[in-house]
This record gives sequence, C-alpha cells and structure tokens, in this order.
Amino acid sequence: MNTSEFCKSFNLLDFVREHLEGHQPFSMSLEDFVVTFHDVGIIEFKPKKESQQYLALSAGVHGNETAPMEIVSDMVHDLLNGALDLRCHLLILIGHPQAMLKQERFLDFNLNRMFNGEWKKYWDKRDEICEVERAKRLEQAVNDFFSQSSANDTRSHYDLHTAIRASKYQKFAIYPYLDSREHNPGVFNLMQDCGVNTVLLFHKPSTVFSYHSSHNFKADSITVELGKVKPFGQNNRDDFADAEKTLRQLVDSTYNYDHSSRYKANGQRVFKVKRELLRVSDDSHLNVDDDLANFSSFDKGFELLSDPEEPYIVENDGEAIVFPNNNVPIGQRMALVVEEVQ
Ligand SMILES: O=C(O)CCC(=O)N[C@@H](CCC(=O)O)C(=O)O
Ligand SMILES: [Zn+2]
Repeated sequence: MNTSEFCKSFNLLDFVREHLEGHQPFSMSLEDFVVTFHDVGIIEFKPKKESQQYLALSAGVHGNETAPMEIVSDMVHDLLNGALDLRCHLLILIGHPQAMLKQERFLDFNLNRMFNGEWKKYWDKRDEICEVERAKRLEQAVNDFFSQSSANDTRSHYDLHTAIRASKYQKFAIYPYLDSREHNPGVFNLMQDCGVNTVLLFHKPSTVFSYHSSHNFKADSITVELGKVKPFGQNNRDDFADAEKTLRQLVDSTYNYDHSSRYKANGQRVFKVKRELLRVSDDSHLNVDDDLANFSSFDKGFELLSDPEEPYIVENDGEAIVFPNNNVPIGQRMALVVEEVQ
C-alpha cells in the first residue's frame, strides 16, 4: 500500500485494535509534516514549518470513555488527508488500547493512578498488572515530546475523559495541582470555548496523567470530562461540537489564546477540593445512589461516608460530591468533596 492509500483508509481506532501488542516505529513524510507512529496509540506530528506550540492530546486512558477517542481518531484521519492543517507539534495518545478493545475502564489497575512515576512502585507486578508498562510507555512518550521544546515554547496537555455518571454541570475539568505556579486564565478561557463551564481545582500532587505533564514540564495540563461514558457508536457528536472545534483550532493554530479573565465574566464556575475521601477499610461505604449526579450537594450533618474508623459527616451546607465510586480498592479515592470558590 502506498502512503496515499494508507492515509485514505486509515482509521486510528481500527489500527490500534490491530496492533494491541505494539509495533515497530515508522514515519511518513507528507506535504506539511512528518508523522511518526511510535508505538500502538502513540503518534507524533512534526510540522515542517517552525512552531512554538507543543500540544499533547490523550484519550482513552480509561478504555470505556469512547467519545474522546472517536474525536481524536477523526482528527488524525483529517490530518493525514489534508482536511485539517497542522501548525503545531502534536502528540496523540490512545491511553489504554487493551481496555479500549473491551470498552472497560481498566483491566487490572486504574491507569490514571499510575503516573508521575507511580508505576515504579508496581514494577515487580508488571506481569499481573498490564497498566504498569503502559503507564511507563505513555510517560516516556510525553517526556520525549516535551523534551524537544524549549523554555519559550508553549506546552499543553489535554487529557480527555468522559465520566461514569451524569453531572449537574455536564462538562467539567480538573485542573491539577500547580505546585508553586499560578493558574493560567488562558486555560479557563480555553475550557469555556470547549463548552466546559465548570473547573475543579485539585489541591495536591497526584498520580493522574495531567499532573505528570504539568509537574514535570510545566505544561498547561488539565483533565477534561466531556460528558458521560457511552459505548462506541452511541455518542452524540453534536454534544461535543464545541470541544472538537476548539481542539481542531489548536491544531491548525486558528485558536486565539486569550489570557484575560473573561471566563469570570462569562460565569464559569470554579470549585476547589475540600476533602478527598479514600477507602480506608472494606466497610467504607458512600451513602449515595448509583445514579446521583456529580456536583450534587448535601446538607450539613449528612453521613456521606460510613466507616467504623473514619466516617465523613458533611460539615457545611452545600458541600458537593464528584466521582463517587464505591467500587475501588483500599487506599484509592472513593469521592471528592468539593465547594464552590466565590
Ligand atoms: O466518573 C468518574 O467517576 C471518573 C471519571 C474519570 O475518569 N475521572 C478522572 C479524573 C482525573 C483527575 O482527577 O484529574 C479519574 O478519575 O481518573
Ligand atoms: Zn476517565
């Protein structure tokens, strides 16, 4: 097959399904860029014209979160076929090919709890936990990508997800802890342009993918929850139109970064984490319905987390919950208790 036939028939998700065990790297030179398929689900586009923008887009770090994978797959197809221009350095990552094949969140261990070197703690168990080597490989890809940039270049990483349950605010983002850096208003504005009107500020270092790139490369990184988990083919792509349009504008550089505080005037809600509720024992149990929406709030005095040793009783009216999950192992997050920043 020649390059043009390869590009015309290329479907990223099918290609990933066909190369689950990995493949040898290969590159193709097209008119405006060189594209390198480094490994399964790891594709880098290098523009032939100079660019100071380094953009990493990851999707499918959880294998059942299909809409973001469909979006980046279509973008790759359009790049290869000249329907989308490339004006930045671009890294596309399909996070967890094996979980994607089964449309499951993860197979052995939550991949999005393995970054920022956390996988090293599980290295001896890499034969039992398939996510260990994948976390290492993804980190390496991000490290190689951002290491090519210099101090004056712009680095960004948008880790695209969909949430298990519905949300009171349908699209929201989690801005990782920034160590000593300031939040970038441009990121809030960008989120708003993606249709994301709620941003949650995380309060401490973590092991999620967006924290890895933020912490190690000072990238403008953020985890974006674009809607609710649905099987492949059942996503209504109109629901993602603003996000998709904005991501494409980042790639072809028609997006105008705006560092004003317009997101405030436009009513973007900002929350901060008050408490992370961890499973401390087999008896830890969140007293919430399975279909309770993210950002639902409670009255003071409600026993949100039952546990013989460490229950959590709501301390103030209006405390809200995000990502409640009774199905996590001991030591992992069962929920975030959040409150709105006024
Ligand atoms: O809906 C849920 O309960 C989880 C959705 C999801 O995968 N969220 C990410 C958020 C990562 C972050 O906090 O930046 C996760 O839990 O990994
Ligand atoms: Zn996810």
